[in-house]
Amino acid sequence: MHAILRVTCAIIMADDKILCAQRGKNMSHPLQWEFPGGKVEIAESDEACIKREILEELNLQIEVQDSLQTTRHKYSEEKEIELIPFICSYIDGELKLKEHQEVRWLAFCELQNLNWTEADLPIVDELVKKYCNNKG
Ligand SMILES: Nc1nc2c([nH]c(=O)n2[C@@H]2O[C@H](COP(=O)(O)OP(=O)(O)OP(=O)(O)O)[C@@H](O)[C@H]2O)c(=O)[nH]1
Repeated sequence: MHAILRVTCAIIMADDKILCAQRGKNMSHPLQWEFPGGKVEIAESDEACIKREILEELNLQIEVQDSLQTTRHKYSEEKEIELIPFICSYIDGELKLKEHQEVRWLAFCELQNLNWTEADLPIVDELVKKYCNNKG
């Protein structure tokens, strides 16, 4: 038996670009890319969680605009996560990397060029399908 971890993540938009974050060398899934966020704490709402995590990890204040379909991914017998994505806009703050190795601001059509954590792949595909209008 294992508990399913509830994890929020933020698709932070500014000027039609999305903030993509590379996990650190010493984190699980080292050097893979993710939408920043983290585990929901006891008695915390999903929205409060994503705002707290983004302030803690990146020193940014964000506003939640919308939510996307939650995805579930089983990494192993012991680790299964429910990933709750929010579309967010940047409000204020100077970007500071507290945990991540690197961030990149990418257009929707460029998202599939990164090596994403497995749980994020359905979210990336959904974003590209919806918002990348490149025909070529
Ligand atoms: N924040 C975030 N976490 C993700 C994403 N995709 C994904 O698989 N995860 C996983 O969800 C968990 C989020 O935990 P966390 O960010 O609060 O903490 P952590 O990396 O220190 O956790 P861990 O060391 O227990 O794996 C991690 O296991 C992380 O690998 C994502 O897009 N954003």
